[in-house]
Amino acid sequence: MLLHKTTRTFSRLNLARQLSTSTSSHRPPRVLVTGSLGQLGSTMVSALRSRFGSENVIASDIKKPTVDQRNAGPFVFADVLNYRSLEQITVDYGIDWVVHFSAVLSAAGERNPTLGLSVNVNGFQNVLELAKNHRLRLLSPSTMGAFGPTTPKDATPDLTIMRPNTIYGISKVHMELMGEYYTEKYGVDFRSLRYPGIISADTPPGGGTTDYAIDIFHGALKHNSYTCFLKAETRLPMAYIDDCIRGTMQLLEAPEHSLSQRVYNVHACDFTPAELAEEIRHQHSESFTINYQPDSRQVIADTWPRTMADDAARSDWGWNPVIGTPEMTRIMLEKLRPMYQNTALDHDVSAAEPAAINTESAAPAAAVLAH
Ligand SMILES: NC(=O)C1=CN([C@@H]2O[C@H](COP(=O)(O)OP(=O)(O)OC[C@H]3O[C@@H](n4cnc5c(N)ncnc54)[C@H](O)[C@@H]3O)[C@@H](O)[C@H]2O)C=CC1
Ligand SMILES: CC(=O)[C@H](N)C(=O)O
Repeated sequence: MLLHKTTRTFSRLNLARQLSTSTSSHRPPRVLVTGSLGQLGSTMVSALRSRFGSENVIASDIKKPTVDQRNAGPFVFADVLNYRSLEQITVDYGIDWVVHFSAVLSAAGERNPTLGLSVNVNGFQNVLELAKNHRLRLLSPSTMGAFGPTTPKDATPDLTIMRPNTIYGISKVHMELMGEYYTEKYGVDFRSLRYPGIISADTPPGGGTTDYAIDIFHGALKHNSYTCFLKAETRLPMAYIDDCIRGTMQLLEAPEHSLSQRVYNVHACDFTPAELAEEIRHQHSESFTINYQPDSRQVIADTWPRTMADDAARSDWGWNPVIGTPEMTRIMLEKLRPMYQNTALDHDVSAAEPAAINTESAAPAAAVLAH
């Protein structure tokens, strides 16, 4: 009897979910992207706009967009800590789906735990309530940082020990569990991927432990040398942004019945700083040098997987990354080279100079050059 009642409740939830989060066949979904001016957000907005039309994708952040970003389509100020303003945007624009990219990343979260907790936990809670109250589909990425020091490091499975010891990791495990809870309890169509480190040339990284894998290209092109904040042998899972965004679109659009779980590992390639430096030597300059000055980010990286198993993502909704380390290196060098074309290679770099590239303040300077 109890079983029967439970089954009926879930059937009603499933029906309600399908009716509410699928949009009318006459029009594409209208999507709100939070944190759209971050490293991944602007590329995600472009992909969504190509697919659903510019007017159907509402970009948002608490930062000021560039003129190009503002002219590319609708942009609104949205602080994810303010539920009422999220609700107003949802009503005003008739939002169907939310892609929630606002977050404080691993290294930034350790520097400012209060901010990390607030944005990652309270901000997500607001978006989750929004999805529940307005019947929205919600995609919010998780991270390999949700794993911790006691997690198996190689071919880390989807379901395993998760005892992270960073604010970022703890808040992402909270996000995963709350998303699953709202799916079960309220029929929210919550979807998530545990990204590896994401590499892109178009937008600067936002304060993570994997940022070195972007900074190193700026160092190579500007100084022909780089001082890395991780040790030579630190292997981490990574993906080039095109694979990441294509996969995110695939999960976002996958029919709900194809999802056997709500949170999926995704893995594209993996390398150590020494291996990446070798690839840069091979493709860019044989005299490229790398030095190692591990800092607090090494402690974080040591708790993360070396590789992740992503079989469920591949079989459920077609995760299929195509860009490996050599191809990613080629693309990064090609995209960033024009930025440094007039910079003579400097083989006599003082120790302090390349170290500056490691700070998050160096990346925005590169982005300004890029615009
Ligand atoms: N970039 C990467 O390598 C990885 C990213 N992810 C996840 O992907 C998502 C996007 O990451 P990124 O673009 O790299 O992050 P990011 O740090 O570059 O961008 C985050 C954005 O959130 C915005 N934001 C901060 N506080 C906000 C608030 N109160 N209200 C609204 N917006 C706010 C920031 O202004 C920023 O534009 C995050 O959930 C992150 O955890 C997961 C694994 C790897
Ligand atoms: C892997 C991530 O989540 C991010 N790039 C970070 O290093 O914090």
